[in-house]
Amino acid sequence: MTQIQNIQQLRQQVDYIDDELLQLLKKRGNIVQQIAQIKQKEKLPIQDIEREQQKLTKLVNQHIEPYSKEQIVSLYRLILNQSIDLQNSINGASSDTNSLKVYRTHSQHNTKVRVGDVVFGEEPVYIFGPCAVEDEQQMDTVANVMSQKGLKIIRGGAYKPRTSPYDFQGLGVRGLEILKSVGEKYNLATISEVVDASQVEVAANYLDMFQVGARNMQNFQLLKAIGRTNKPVLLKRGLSATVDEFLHAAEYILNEGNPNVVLCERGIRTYERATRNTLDISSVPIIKRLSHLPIIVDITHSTGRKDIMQEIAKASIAVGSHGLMCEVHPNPPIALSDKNQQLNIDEFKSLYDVIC
Ligand SMILES: O=C(O)C(=O)C[C@]1(C(=O)O)C=C[C@@H](O)C=C1
Repeated sequence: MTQIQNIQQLRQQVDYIDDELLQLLKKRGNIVQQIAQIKQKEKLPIQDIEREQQKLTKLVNQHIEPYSKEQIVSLYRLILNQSIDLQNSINGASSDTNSLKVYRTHSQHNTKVRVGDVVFGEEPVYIFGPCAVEDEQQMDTVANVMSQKGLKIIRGGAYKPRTSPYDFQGLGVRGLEILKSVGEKYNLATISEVVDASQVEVAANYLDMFQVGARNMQNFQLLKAIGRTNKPVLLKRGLSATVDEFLHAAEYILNEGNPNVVLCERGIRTYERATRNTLDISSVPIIKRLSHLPIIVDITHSTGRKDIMQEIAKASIAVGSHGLMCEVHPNPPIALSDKNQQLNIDEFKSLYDVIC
């Protein structure tokens, strides 16, 4: 027999074994699915780390030559991971990153999120309002001009995550009360940031939409708490978050059952100091390709500069943003936060006339 014939014979043996392995894997998969059904009924978690460790320890203690222990562990890790994906898929959950609920592959339709009279995901939605709620007069002035322009949603921070603990931290529930009352007076939906899971229940009574700020994009307890409500949420991209991390943060909310998520690109931290952050304008079309969720751009925080806001606003809409967020204050020089970047009323009006 020639060496080539020898290889052919050996390959026949390998093929035979592969067929057997495949049949055994199929059998294993069927049993694992039965386990998944019981776990679903009993509300048990799919992954059982203890069982996996026991199994791997037992396997590597067997006579496994010519394979090394490491090779067997990585082979079985693959089998166990596939097993978990299989169990997740029959239980409607997902650990496979190709089938995240935020992805287009999961939903054929573009998500639309209604908040009061506006719908994110259709015509651009414009969210204006001060950085922080400071008092009734300040909010009334801004809400009044906004409603004269026909706007339908106002922002205002009641809980302010500030870099320094000595800076204004927001009015808390009092701020939410003021926001709600101007919203009712001028028929504006309200959006404000929550910074901790414990605030969600109370804040829900005052707000039409939650905001999760950049610093809290990976506050997973907060994301889960909001996910357990049905209230719309604006999720801002973290200061140094990749697009993938941003979408995974949104997945936390969707995974708890709340589909009403709007994403917000607000610039990322780079070496560039000419702007407060670097607006990652490319993330808008990229995210629109990857995800069915609406996405808007925060033109205030991404630039931190009033002089380029009109151009940035136009550019954002041009790349397909579903809306803009921008801060307005009746008297920015005396604002308790973000005094350099909030528009005054005249600046707001000229921006509005250019973009809306
Ligand atoms: O034994 C279980 O509980 C299973 O779900 C099966 C299985 C496996 O494939 O062996 C899968 C996932 C678990 O993390 C542990 C083991």
